[in-house]
Amino acid sequence: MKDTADSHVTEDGRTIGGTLLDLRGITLRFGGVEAIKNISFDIRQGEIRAIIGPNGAGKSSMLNVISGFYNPQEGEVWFRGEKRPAMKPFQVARSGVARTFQNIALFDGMSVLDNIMTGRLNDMHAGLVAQMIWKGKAEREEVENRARVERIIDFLEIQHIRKTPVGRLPYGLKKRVELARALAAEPDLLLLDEPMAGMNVEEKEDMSRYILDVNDEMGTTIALIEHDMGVVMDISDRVVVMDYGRKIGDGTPDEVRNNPQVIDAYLGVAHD
Ligand SMILES: Nc1ncnc2c1ncn2[C@@H]1O[C@H](COP(=O)(O)OP(=O)(O)OP(=O)(O)O)[C@@H](O)[C@H]1O
Repeated sequence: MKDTADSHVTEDGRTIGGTLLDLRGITLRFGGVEAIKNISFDIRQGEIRAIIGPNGAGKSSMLNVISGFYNPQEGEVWFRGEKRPAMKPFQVARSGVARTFQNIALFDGMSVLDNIMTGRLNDMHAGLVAQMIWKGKAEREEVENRARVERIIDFLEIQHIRKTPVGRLPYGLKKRVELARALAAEPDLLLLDEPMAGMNVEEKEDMSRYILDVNDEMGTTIALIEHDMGVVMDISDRVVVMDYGRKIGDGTPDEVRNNPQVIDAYLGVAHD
């Protein structure tokens, strides 16, 4: 595909399209605390977009605004070219946005397979009554759901643990199962809250590869919060930098790396 006004091809051959999500002038307050101060940025179709910043900068709050957990007091969220009304998280999920959490949120007593299946719940349309009246539709849905989940299990190479209760898995694998569950919803936009937190070097390398593969092979747009700068700079197309609720940088990894304000925020340089 050629570059057009709205899309371009990256060095590694992926196509980044037009704007998928546009955040305009977002302000979020918790009582007297302004967690997000008038921040605007966009996420383009097909890109990997990182949100970085020191502790308490407002990154998780921003992810929570995107996923509908918080509705901002000011500003607008535009998704697929339309202004999004205030929504509940399940409505945002149905619109094609899935997420993982900073602290793993899986059902420990359930198998890997069953945990991943819970990611499909948003897509089950046959209600209880319909299931009784029209068994065929419910069965077809079940078969499709299983097939989709099996594809994800293959993709993330977790066949060997599909029947294992999640509570028995090591940390790195739990994180991979959480990614699988989010992918089961077939999101257009996938939000990852610190996907490498608490991982060793090898686990981080694995997770980086899976994130890149999901983006490349499934065409999923990804926004992630991550503290490991090496990983962020390696896998992201563009990076937003937050500090004390404000946006202090936005651009390619190289642009952000050389931005004096960003360098100051990370090195803690005092200003007059
Ligand atoms: N539910 C809440 N109620 C009150 N204050 C909150 C709430 N959530 C976040 N905050 C405050 O908003 C600010 C931003 O927090 P947030 O968790 O978004 O930052 P962060 O950049 O994700 O930090 P970290 O990297 O430590 O996770 C902080 O001052 C925090 O104390």
